[in-house]
Amino acid sequence: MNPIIRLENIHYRNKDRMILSVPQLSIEQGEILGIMGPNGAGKSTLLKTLSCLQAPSAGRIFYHHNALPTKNIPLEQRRKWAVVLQQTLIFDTTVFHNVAAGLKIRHVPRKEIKEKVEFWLEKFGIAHLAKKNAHQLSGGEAQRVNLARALILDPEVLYLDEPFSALDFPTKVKLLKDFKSIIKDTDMTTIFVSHDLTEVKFMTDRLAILMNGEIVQIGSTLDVVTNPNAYSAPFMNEMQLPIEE
Ligand SMILES: Nc1ncnc2c1ncn2[C@@H]1O[C@H](COP(=O)(O)OP(=O)(O)OP(=O)(O)O)[C@@H](O)[C@H]1O
Repeated sequence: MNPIIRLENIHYRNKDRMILSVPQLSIEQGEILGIMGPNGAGKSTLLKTLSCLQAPSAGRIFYHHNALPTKNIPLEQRRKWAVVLQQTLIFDTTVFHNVAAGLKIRHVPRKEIKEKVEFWLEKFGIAHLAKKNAHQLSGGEAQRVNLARALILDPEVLYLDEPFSALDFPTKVKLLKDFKSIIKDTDMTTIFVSHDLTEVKFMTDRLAILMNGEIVQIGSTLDVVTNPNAYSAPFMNEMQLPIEE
């Protein structure tokens, strides 16, 4: 086992309320870990803790076996991961320049930026949109730009917080298929918060179920979905219920 990230005795409190309590969590290099749970279970808090966007009240985070400082994470460290949220963060410029943004900040030479942007636009099937203003894109196209902008930075870890939830079903299916093959090609460690069981079954190797800030079950996605334990079963059953008229 070679964890890229390990949480040890992580707690996040707000006033007297315990929002997250994770005694131990290891994430293996190259795995795609899903995080599911009811509204308010602490999924986004866990993602923000893992990606160091939010400091825990207590506990330690190890990255490649090195303990990270809980505050003021060095820039070169933060640049090793990328975060993609449900809301697309699109700048009022062309698709090309949106995807190039992170490389420009890193002062990558222009020729290399051009090559990389063209490569990633092609990968995400949006090369034909390169010159279009990104504010004129559909939701699915904008999310492709968002993902391309994250992946072009070649992060070691990719954090996704419901990036597909605003998309209609056919758009989502197409993007999920493209995205999964891209992720598998790159062997990027990916942490994926989602409300959609179909999406999680398709995308993830391992699944953690979070309830009231605690991981109540974690295991291979197939195992958790087919053999939920006593804590996660009510939630999993609701997820699989057909919606009746
Ligand atoms: N900074 C904060 N201050 C106060 N309460 C917070 C803070 N961050 C999160 N919470 C609370 O902690 C709980 C967990 O929130 P979080 O957003 O992590 O849940 P979630 O599982 O991602 O929810 P959802 O599925 O609705 O997005 C919620 O009750 C939320 O209101």
